[in-house]
Amino acid sequence: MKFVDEAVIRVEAGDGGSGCVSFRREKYVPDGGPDGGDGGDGGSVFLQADENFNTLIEFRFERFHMAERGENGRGRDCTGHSGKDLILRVPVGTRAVDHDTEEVLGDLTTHGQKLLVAKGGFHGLGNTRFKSSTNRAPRQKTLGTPGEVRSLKLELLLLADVGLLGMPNAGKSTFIRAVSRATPKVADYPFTTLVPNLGVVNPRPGQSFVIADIPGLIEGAADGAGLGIRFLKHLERCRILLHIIDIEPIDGTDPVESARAIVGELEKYSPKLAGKPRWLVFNKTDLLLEEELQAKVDRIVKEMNWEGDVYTVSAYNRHGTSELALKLLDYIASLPPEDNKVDPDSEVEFKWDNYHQANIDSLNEDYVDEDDDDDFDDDDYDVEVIYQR
Ligand SMILES: Nc1nc2c(ncn2[C@@H]2O[C@H](COP(=O)(O)OP(=O)(O)OP(=O)(O)O)[C@@H](O)[C@H]2O)c(=O)[nH]1
Ligand SMILES: [Mg+2]
Repeated sequence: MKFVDEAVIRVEAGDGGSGCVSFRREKYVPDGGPDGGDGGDGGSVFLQADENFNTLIEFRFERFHMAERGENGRGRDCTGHSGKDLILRVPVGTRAVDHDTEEVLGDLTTHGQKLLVAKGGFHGLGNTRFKSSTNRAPRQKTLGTPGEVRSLKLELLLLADVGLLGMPNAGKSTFIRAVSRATPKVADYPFTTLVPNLGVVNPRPGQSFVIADIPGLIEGAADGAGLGIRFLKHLERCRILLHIIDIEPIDGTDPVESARAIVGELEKYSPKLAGKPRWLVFNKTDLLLEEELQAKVDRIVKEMNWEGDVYTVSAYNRHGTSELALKLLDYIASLPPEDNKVDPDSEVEFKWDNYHQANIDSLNEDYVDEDDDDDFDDDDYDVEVIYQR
């Protein structure tokens, strides 16, 4: 199936149902009081993470998602039904962003996690609510408030522990083939990999981690060169990055230059990502003699002013790869457990939260300031009046 990691959809919560103006009409009951019921609340739209999904492709085909509106109130004190909520199932790892304001509404990182993305409208009040000792036949009601409408960008960020980074042709896909059972395409031309691949690495029985292979980066990627840097977002949740460097590029380019270019692009994309733990991995060591190899590695490390970990492997011959996988496993195990849970206190502000509140406040004001004149002129009031027989 095609891998789609971005989709823009429109979500519309249901409007609140309006209140009703009605009076009790019954034989032998003269002047029955008001009995108009309230409307029902509009349904909200939620996203829910579901591990049975692994792409956002469905949202490319179906872009409009609407929750049910609340039913209007009815006579005989009948309250309208609330609209049903709409729950959209998305892959684990999905991030919801408001497309217009770029505000991140939340990350769905565990199966079953739910996120409110559009809040349903508040119900209108029926005329029963406006009854008071001085106004016994109120003809007011309020309309339900509109449900929230939002243009929503869904981004799928892969959940992997280790992310591979490097120029096209550096051997990233060969590396993931060597350490896991993933079988991404490998070829001797740049941009063989067009979508991210995940592999599960099992260096010791019962212990594993996930590794992500993304398309190669080139200089200027931040400005759109090659496949751009949009795949870097998949590395945001990795705990460590492996920068794979081709030690003997076939086109004769200097590995130092290309390694610097990659770091430059990484920094341009996000300083946070650039600050993640990163190890250098020199690949294709089989192309050099042992003495040559050490001298070349030393020179590159020195020219890059690199002080972190350095490894040498031959992904093709699987030399050094399982040792590196073990090191990665131990490193990941030594890190404190990651808190992926969304902080419940960091509540997302909904655009129309204030709107809903303002409406409720104004209702209360109306209620208190109610004029006690029974036979008022309808036109004086900014409310819709329905006469029911
Ligand atoms: N000699 C040698 N060749 C290798 C080694 N690892 C990868 N290659 C070759 O390098 C070429 C590119 O390998 P890929 O794994 O496709 O490289 P990639 O980094 O995934 O490239 P993109 O997907 O284009 O970004 C292929 O022809 C591989 O056979 C190695 O350790 N030694
Ligand atoms: Mg590849």
